[in-house]
Amino acid sequence: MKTLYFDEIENWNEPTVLVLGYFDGLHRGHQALFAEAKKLAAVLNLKIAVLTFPEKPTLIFQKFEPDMLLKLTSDKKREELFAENGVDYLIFKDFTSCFAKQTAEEFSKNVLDKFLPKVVITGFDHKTGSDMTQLKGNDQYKVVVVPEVSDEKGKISSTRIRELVKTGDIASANALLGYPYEITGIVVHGFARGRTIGYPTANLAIKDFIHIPSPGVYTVDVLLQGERQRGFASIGYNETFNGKEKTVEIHIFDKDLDLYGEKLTVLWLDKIRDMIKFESIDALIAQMKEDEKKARQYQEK
Ligand SMILES: Cc1cc2nc3c(=O)[nH]c(=O)nc-3n(C[C@H](O)[C@H](O)[C@H](O)COP(=O)(O)O)c2cc1C
Ligand SMILES: Nc1ncnc2c1ncn2[C@@H]1O[C@H](COP(=O)(O)OP(=O)(O)O)[C@@H](O)[C@H]1O
Repeated sequence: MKTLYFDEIENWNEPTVLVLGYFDGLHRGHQALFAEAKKLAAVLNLKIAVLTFPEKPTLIFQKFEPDMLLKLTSDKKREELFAENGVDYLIFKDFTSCFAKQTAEEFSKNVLDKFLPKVVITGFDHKTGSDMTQLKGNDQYKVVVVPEVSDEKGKISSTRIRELVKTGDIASANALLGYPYEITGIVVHGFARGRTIGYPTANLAIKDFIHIPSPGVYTVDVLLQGERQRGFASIGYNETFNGKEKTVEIHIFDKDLDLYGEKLTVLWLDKIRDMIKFESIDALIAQMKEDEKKARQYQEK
């Protein structure tokens, strides 16, 4: 997959299946668009291009709140997911007022035509241009609108997944994503307490603008130097020790490691319980032993 920036592209000479959207999380609903793109690209012998934005378009329409930058994947993971979904060309365009002011027809002429699309694929609720209309086909391209993917609770959407992550229901979020929710961070120093209670924990500094699951104890897998290892994690204020700052900490089972400075990718699998302020450290350790049993037994569905 090649990543390109709209403003730097001069000549384009390959006909494409062009997919439009932001795709936060590239969940199972989004994956249906790419399945359709792959099918058509194979039959018509075309490359798949995606026209997307570095930030969510909502950013330019509302009063700014820092949370508006939070996403369901890091930028890097998002690119990996596009590649896994068969995209040949990932094209980024800054979503600006000027860009948003174009009508669907202007957008088609000024933007879409540039990529020689034979087919343009959008989701069922995609609205184009300042006139917010459903894109229409023309002499150059057909428009394929992919219907909504839903489960027993309704439409699979980034909004639903964000709510699940924010309330800690990671197993349900994963079911809608179609892959485990993932956060990458750098291992930094904490209070050096973990080793004294039998569970050293890698404390993560997270640079990505990503939703952090709600405080609690979770079963996780960790990607470390290419290998996937089981562990458990805590997100919260370590109230037993009167902690003041929220930490994200991971203990990897059956390993004695020196991880400071390493990049750790955590796959969040399931929530075990809420954080508790214990009366004693022994009570915390006893509870962690119970948590460990659950985390070891957990099998991904
Ligand atoms: C699986 C797991 C569960 C935890 N549960 C709690 C908890 O319920 N309450 C609490 O105060 N701290 C909890 N902790 C956090 C410990 O207090 C913390 O890991 C310990 O103080 C080590 O801190 P340090 O990394 O700064 O050395 C948990 C940690 C892990 C790994
Ligand atoms: N199995 C393990 N899982 C996670 N970290 C481990 C493990 N074994 C050793 N470590 C190391 O121990 C460190 C955590 O020890 P800890 O006493 O909790 O101190 P701190 O929280 O101050 O870093 C980790 O950052 C890592 O380098």
